[in-house]
Formats: sequence, structure tokens, C-alpha cells
Amino acid sequence: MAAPKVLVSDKLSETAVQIFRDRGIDVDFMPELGKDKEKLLSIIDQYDGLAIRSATKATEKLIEAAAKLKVIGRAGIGVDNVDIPAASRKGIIVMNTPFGNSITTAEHAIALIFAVARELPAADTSTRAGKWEKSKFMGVEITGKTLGVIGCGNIGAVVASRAIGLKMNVVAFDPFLSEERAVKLGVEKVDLDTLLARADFITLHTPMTDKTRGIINAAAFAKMKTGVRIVNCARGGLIVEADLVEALKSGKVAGAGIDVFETEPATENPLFDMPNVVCTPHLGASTSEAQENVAVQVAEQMSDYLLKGAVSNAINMPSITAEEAPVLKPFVKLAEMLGAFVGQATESAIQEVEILFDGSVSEMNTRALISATLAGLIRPQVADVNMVSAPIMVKERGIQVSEVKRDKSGVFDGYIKLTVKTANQTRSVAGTCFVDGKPRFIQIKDINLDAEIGRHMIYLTNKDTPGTIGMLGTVFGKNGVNIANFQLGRKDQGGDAIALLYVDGPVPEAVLDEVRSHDQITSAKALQFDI
Ligand SMILES: NC(=O)c1ccc[n+]([C@@H]2O[C@H](COP(=O)([O-])OP(=O)(O)OC[C@H]3O[C@@H](n4cnc5c(N)ncnc54)[C@H](O)[C@@H]3O)[C@@H](O)[C@H]2O)c1
Ligand SMILES: O=C(O)CC[C@@H](O)C(=O)O
Repeated sequence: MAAPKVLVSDKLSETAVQIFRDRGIDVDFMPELGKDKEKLLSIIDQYDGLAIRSATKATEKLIEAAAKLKVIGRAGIGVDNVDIPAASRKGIIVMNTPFGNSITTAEHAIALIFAVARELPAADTSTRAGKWEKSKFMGVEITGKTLGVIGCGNIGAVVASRAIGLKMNVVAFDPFLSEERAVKLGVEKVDLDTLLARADFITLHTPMTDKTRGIINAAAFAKMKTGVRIVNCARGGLIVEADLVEALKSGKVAGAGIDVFETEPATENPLFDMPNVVCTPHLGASTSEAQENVAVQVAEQMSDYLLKGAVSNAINMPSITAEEAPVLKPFVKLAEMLGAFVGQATESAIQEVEILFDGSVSEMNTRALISATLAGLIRPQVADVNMVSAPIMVKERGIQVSEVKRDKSGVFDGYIKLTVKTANQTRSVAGTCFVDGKPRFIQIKDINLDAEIGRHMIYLTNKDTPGTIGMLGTVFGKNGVNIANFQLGRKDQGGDAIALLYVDGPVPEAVLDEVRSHDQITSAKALQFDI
């Protein structure tokens, strides 16, 4: 198999390139390409992986053109430069490196707090100009002041701990921050209005979402103390820049430290003309330590995925560690087969899906197994679905998915049972993997059997009457269909029965019609599995 090929299209530490090479991955290092949309678009179809920082915009158009792409790795935290829904629909995993630059970014926020408290850049410029304006630059202490942290996740928490070390009081607004964690961090959890009213300094550390876009606007400024200082090292657009300019002009805001802008690169911006606004060009993550961390992490994560199927820090797919990947692999295959069985056997619209994990399988990574089951289930309708895109596609189709876990309940160490409801019927199939790692069907329609899974299979429902096996043997034999394995099962003697045949090649529809023409056959369907 050819080595996977990765494109690094932004300025990543070259350690990342070396890691890809050491792992046997073909890598093209083109750090300026992120800025050249057209060129990137013209070559992206050659790559299995794309490693980026923030300059590359992984838009829907780029993703559509990325015929082979399996993974986008963001060496950093914010993935707002990647169209995640488009990537997910195309089955591309998007990973980030959630911790590698947190300390560095938190330190930048603290640096900006000091810079605006003491007007350091302006004082520096004035001093170099020989002005010695001692009385002009009267600053404020931060000791004893209240810092309002909006978004108290990884970076917000580091900022809070540094600020507490600097003897500030910290209040935090974060809907997902538990009281317990707030106590542990030594911060007071408050609502947004309380934070705005009490803070002397405000620092932003939320992702950019529909809820956080413009969270600091004219209405928010109106609720703040006069003379508040504000720092943004998260994303431009969290603060409405025009409203900040007005708040600075009116004196409501005494200073602002801005690392991120509504439009980047920010080569011109009304904030540049305001006094006591300290600007940096999205430098939050720019230390050698952080860049080394995120580059190493992204290269290792992407390599692990491309070479071993291990998934870590993916935004759109459950994690699978390198250790669990080999154990999980046969069960992922099994889950896909169960989905594929029902997906091919079911012709009407699926309304509900229940996936039951029994015994040892219930202790595995069931989120990954659910994704695999759903991929198999809808593949007959959507050919290029995979574990990343399946949950979204199933949701888009309004199918309800539920998961049940239970202790070992039968003779098998563990198994998976898939039950699917349509408007007219409920269909179920269960399977397990033996020590040889091969998936097997162990139950269909609550009828027990033990069926090896082959590439081509025929699924029959019939009446349990004498002569059925002979008839099938005759029809398939005279049509040159060789049967590798034949499994039968029935509910009661003379009642409903099923047969699952593993055959050596595709079975023409005409042959199935001949089978269907016999009275004891209720249905006959050719199934295909990706073995
Ligand atoms: N300037 C830079 O170079 C730089 C570097 C790294 C990260 N960042 C930005 O910083 C952001 C935060 O990074 P992180 O690692 O701390 O992320 P994180 O996910 O650990 O923390 C984000 C926090 O924001 C909270 N949050 C989400 N929605 C909220 C809302 N509506 N109101 C208040 N809080 C909300 C979350 O609950 C979470 O705790 C990133 O999304 C990224 O955009 C910027
Ligand atoms: O890559 C960078 O320099 C910025 C990264 C930063 O914005 C992030 O979200 O991690």
C-alpha cells in the first residue's frame, strides 16, 4: 500500500515534518500555501492529510475538492478556519491540539493586562522619542482588582490561576463551569451581567460560536464600570470592534489589549488610532514552546490516525486510542456488517435505531461502534459515508438512535445487537467476533444461528417445510452459484425460518426470482459485505 501523503500548508515547526517522515509518511511542506487559495485548491486532491495553523482556510470548496483527504490537523485550538460540517459530511476527521498552546496564550493575556494597566507600548514609544513623559503615563495596579474571565476552559483557567497569584480577585462567566471546578480554581462563578458590573479588567477566552459572536457589544459596555480595561486573546468578533471604539472614545473603557481582530490579517483597523489600545498580530500562541508542542502533537495525532486508525482530539469523531484501535478494529468491522445487513435488507424509511452492547463489548468504546454501525446502515443509500459522516447523516434524516449497555447475558462474552424500526416492521440482527477476529452473525429476527460473513450472501425468509434445502441446492447448483456456507434457523418447527447463504460470487436477480417463485420462500435478497 502506498504511504499516506500529508500537506503542511501553514508555518508549522519543522519538527512536525520530521515526525511525518520518521513515521514513513510522505510529506510536502509548503508553509506559504495557506495564503494561496487557488494553488491549494488545485493540489489538495493528492493528499490524505492536511496539517494547518490559522492561515489555511479549509472551506467547503476546498473540502469538496479534497478527493482523498481523511484528516485535517489543526496545530492549535480554534478550528473556526475549518468548515466542520462540510468535513464531517465528507467523512474527514478534524483534529486540534487542545492543550499545547494554552499556557502561552494565557501568558499573552496576562502580558496584555499589564500592558494596558501601565500603557507600556505608548510609554516605550514616547521614551524612545526622547519625551520623558513621566506624568502622562499614570497607570493602575492590578493587585486587589477584579478580573472577569469570560470562558473559563483551559486557557481561562490558567489566566485565572496566574491572576490569583498576582493577588487579583477573579470572577468567571462560563455556562459549562461547574461550581465544584470554580471552587477548585479559586474563582467566583457569576452570570455575565454580574461579571460586567464588577470587573476592573475583563479577559475573553471562549471559542467563537453563534452564542459568543459579539458577546461584548454596546449593550455589554453599558453594563461595565467606567474605566474598565479589556483584553481579547480568543477570537476577533467576540468584541464588536466599532462598539469598542465608541466605548474607548467615551472613556467607558480605559484601555484594551487586542490580539485578535474581526478581519485578519488586520492591516488597518479603527482600533489602531485609539490611545491605550495595545495590539498584537494574533500572537497568543506564538512562543517557541507552544509551537513545538502543537506541531509535535498534530503530527503524532495525524500519523496515528493515518497509519493505525487511532483517533485523538477529533472534533467530529469519538477518540480511539492507539492501544484500543487493534482490539476495537474487528468490532468496528462487525458493527459495520450489522449495519450493512439491516441497511440492505430494509427498503422502507428507518425511523428508530437501537444498538445494544452486551457483556465485554459494553466496556469498549461504544461511541465509535455506534458510528460504525450507522455507517454500515446508511451506506446502501449514501455510498461514501464513513464513521465521521454517518452520525450527521443519520441525524439529518431524522432517525432516532439509542444505545443500551448491559452485563453479559448469554453464552457469548459479548455481542452487539442492532434493532431497526420502520413504519411497517422491526428488524434485528446480532453478531460477535471470535478470537480469530472474524465477525459472525449470531442472531437474525431473534432466531439463533452462527454465520460466517462473506462478501456475497443471500438472505432468505421461508416457511420451515421439508425440501427447502434441496430446492435451494438445485436452483443455485444449476445456475452455477457455489455455496460456501449455509446457515438455517427457525422459530418453531414448521413456523417462520431464515436461511443465510455465503456464496462465492454475485447472484443474478433472475436466479433469485426463480428462488422466490417457490411457495415456501417469503423473501430472497442478495447482500454484499465489504470483507
Ligand atoms: N490568540 C491565540 O493565538 C489563541 C491561542 C489559543 C486559543 N485561542 C482561542 O481561545 C479560545 C479558548 O481556548 P481554550 O483552550 O481555553 O478552549 P476551551 O474549550 O478549553 O475553553 C473555552 C471555554 O469557553 C466556554 N464557553 C463556551 N461558550 C461560552 C459562552 N457562550 N459564554 C461563556 N463561556 C463559554 C466553554 O464552556 C469553555 O469552558 C479558543 O477557542 C481559541 O479560539 C486563541
Ligand atoms: O496558530 C496560531 O498562531 C494561532 C492559534 C490559535 O489561534 C489557536 O486557536 O490555537
